[in-house]
Amino acid sequence: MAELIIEVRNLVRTYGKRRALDNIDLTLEQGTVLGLVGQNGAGKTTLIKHLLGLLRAEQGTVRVFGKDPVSDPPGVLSRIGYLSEEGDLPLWMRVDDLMRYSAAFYPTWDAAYAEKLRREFDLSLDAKLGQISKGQRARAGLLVALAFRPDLLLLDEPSSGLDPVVRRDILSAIIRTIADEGRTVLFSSHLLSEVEQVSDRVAMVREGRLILNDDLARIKETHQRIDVRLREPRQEPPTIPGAVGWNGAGRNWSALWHGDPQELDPAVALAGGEVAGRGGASLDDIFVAHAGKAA
Ligand SMILES: Nc1ncnc2c1ncn2[C@@H]1O[C@H](COP(=O)(O)OP(=O)(O)OP(=O)(O)O)[C@@H](O)[C@H]1O
Repeated sequence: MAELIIEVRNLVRTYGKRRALDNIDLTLEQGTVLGLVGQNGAGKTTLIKHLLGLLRAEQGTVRVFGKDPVSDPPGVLSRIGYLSEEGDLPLWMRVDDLMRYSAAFYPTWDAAYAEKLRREFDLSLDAKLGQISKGQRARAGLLVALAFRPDLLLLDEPSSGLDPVVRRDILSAIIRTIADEGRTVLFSSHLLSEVEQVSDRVAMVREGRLILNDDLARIKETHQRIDVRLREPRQEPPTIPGAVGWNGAGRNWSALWHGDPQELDPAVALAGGEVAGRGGASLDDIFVAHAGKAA
């Protein structure tokens, strides 16, 4: 079995009366890309802060590379490339200062790779971080997170400051390359089409709880858009376990269905109908269905 890079067990975090993280169990194997998705305030950043040792677990345990990030920061942080949502870079530095400064921190800094990224990201050496655009700053932050070739890359909403071209062409390529090299990536995002393109696994968080955590392929296999034709017309949608988000009227209804594909036909037959059509669901559909259901 591949090494567990991240191992979070029963993690709880409260702010006042609110549970920002509610019994989170999450593991991530080496070489995997995990997309962490959830609405604003779902708890994504709070989880990432625990992985970085910036927050101590109130309950439960957090291990990264088998170590506790709070008690062993050097053992953990020296191997993590991190891009924060805020992109907190020293704004008074120029790009070349930032590269020299970061190189001094990391023994594994790859100067040739850093320079390649700088060109790809179209960053001038003499540009001042405080004077470039938000997107350019996000690229500079990404350069620093990548250039020492970390074993684990943590990206908190990496797309928020990046324009669509950089996102699609560069970020996706980088993430895939990193995983192909056997390194591990966890990135949070609310852009589900992007998560769908690059992730091996997807974890959905809603109000501090993990509502879905599985291989992307398995998620796609166990969620389908279905059209149902009933023998008798109905004013209310039929009751079929696992089906949510019903639309339709009379004899024709459609929904998103979650379950073992083999159980669909018998379940629809039991509800007095047949499956008239089925198709793949997008991660967006799946997220809305789960978030809505949980609400
Ligand atoms: N320092 C804090 N004090 C009080 N509440 C906090 C603090 N940090 C986070 N929270 C609350 O915890 C919950 C989770 O926040 P978190 O930032 O982890 O969400 P998120 O999923 O990263 O959201 P976003 O996509 O908006 O960044 C929210 O309700 C937030 O208001």
